[in-house]
Amino acid sequence: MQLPDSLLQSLAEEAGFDRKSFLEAHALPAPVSIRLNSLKKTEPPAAATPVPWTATGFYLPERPVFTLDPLFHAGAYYVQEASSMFLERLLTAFLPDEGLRVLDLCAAPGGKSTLIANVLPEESLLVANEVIRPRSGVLADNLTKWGRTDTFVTNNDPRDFQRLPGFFDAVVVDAPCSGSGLFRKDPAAISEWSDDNVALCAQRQQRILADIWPALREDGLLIYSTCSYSRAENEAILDWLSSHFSVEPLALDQLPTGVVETHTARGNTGYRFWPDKVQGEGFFIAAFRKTAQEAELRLRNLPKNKRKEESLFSPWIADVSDYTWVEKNGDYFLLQPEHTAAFDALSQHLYLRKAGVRLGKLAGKELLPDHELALSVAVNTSVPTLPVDRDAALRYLKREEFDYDATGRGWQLVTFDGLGLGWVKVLPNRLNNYLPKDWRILMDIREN
Ligand SMILES: C[S@@+](CC[C@H](N)C(=O)[O-])C[C@H]1O[C@@H](n2cnc3c(N)ncnc32)[C@H](O)[C@@H]1O
Repeated sequence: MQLPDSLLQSLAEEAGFDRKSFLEAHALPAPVSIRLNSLKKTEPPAAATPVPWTATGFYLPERPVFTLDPLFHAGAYYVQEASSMFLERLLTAFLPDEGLRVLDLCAAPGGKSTLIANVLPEESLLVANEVIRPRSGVLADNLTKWGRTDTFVTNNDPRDFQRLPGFFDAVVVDAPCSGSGLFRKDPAAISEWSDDNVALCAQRQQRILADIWPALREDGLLIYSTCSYSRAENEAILDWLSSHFSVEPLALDQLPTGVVETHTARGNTGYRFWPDKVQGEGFFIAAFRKTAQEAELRLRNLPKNKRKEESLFSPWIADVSDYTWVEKNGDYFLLQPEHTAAFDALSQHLYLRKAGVRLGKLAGKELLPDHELALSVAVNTSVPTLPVDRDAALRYLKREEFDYDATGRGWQLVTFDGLGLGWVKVLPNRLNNYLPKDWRILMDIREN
C-alpha cells in the first residue's frame, strides 16, 4: 500500500506518529468489529474479543458475510470500525443525566447514531441528520433496524438548524474529511487524497461548526471527530473553534493503552488513534462545553392526544400506555410522550424523514402494520410469531418461498433467534411476504 508521501511528511511531528510501525500496520488487514444493540442482543458471538473502550464492541476473528446473517438484518448489531467506538467514552464522561436532546449532525450511514442511542440517558431524544438525501435513506433504514422509539432522522443542511436556537444539549459533528484514517479499509481512497482536498475539507469543517453553533444550548456538549490524520482537520480545527467561539475544552482522566492525547497551541485536547498503537483505524476526537449564552427556542404547548386508537394499537405495542402517537397523511407514528413537542418543532422547521416508529395505516379497525414496527423493540411480545431457521430467514429476506409451520391465520411476525425480521400474512394455503421490496437481499444466498 503506497501512502501519499506528502501525508507521511506532514505527520512527522504529530504526537504518537511512528513512520515505520505506521507503514507496517498498513500492510496488515483492518480488524473487523461489531457493536451489539443492547436492546436486542447482549451476548457476543463465540470467539469474539472485547474492544477495550466500550462495553458493547467486539472484534471478530474473521470477516463473515454479514448479508447472510439474519441477526444483521434484525438489527442485533452494527458493523463498526473499533476506534470510532471511543465516542462512547466521551459521551458517558460528559453528557448530563437525563431528558436530553442530542443531534448527530453528519450521521449517515449511522454508526455513531446507533452508538449514541445506546448510551443516552432515560427520556432522551436522538436526532440523526444527514444532508445528502440518498444517504439519509440509508441512515433511516439502519435506525429502523436499531428499533428504538427515541430516534428521529432529518435530511437538512447544517445551517437549517439555526431555526432551532439552543435546542440541543449535545451535538456530535463527525465531519466529512479527507479520510486518510480509513486507507486500510478503502485503498481506492489513497489516489483521491491530496493536500488541496485536506484544505478544502478543513474549510468545510469550519463552516459546518459555525453553522450548527447556535443550535447548541449554553453549557451544551460539542463533540468533534474525523477519520483523518491531518492536523489541519483536527487540532487546527479545535484551535479555530476556540478562537471564534466561547468553549471550554474537556479532557478524560484516564485513557486506554494506545490512545494518544494531543494538546494544541491554544490549550485544547484531542485523542488520536493510530493503527499501529490500537486495534482500529485512524480516528480523531475531541470534546468541548459551550460557555456562550444562547437564545432558546420556545416549544409550543400541544393539545393532549385523545388516545382513541389505543385499543386498536394495544395488541401490537408492548406497554402502549407508555407511548403516544401522531398521525400524518394516514400513517401513525409511535413516540415517547416527552418527545411530542420536539416532534412538532422539528417537523415545523426541518425535513423530518423518520420519527419514532412508523406503526402503519388503519384500514377501518385494522392496523396494516409497517415494517418499522416489525423491527421495533416496542412490538408486543404477544403478537403472533412465525419463528424460522437461518435458511428460511434468508429466503424470507430474499422474498423467496420458504418452508414454514404456521398455526393460526393473519398477520405474523417472522422471527429469527427471537428477533423480528418483518411481517407475513398467513392465508389458508400460502403466505404473503410483506418485506418491503427495497429491503430484500440481492446477493445469491445459496453459493455461500
Ligand atoms: C464521516 S461521515 C459520517 C459517518 C457517520 N457519522 C457514521 O458514524 O456512520 C460524514 C458525513 O457527512 C456528510 N456531509 C458531507 N458534506 C456535508 C456538509 N457540508 N454538511 C454536513 N454533512 C456533510 C456526508 O454525506 C457523510 O455522511
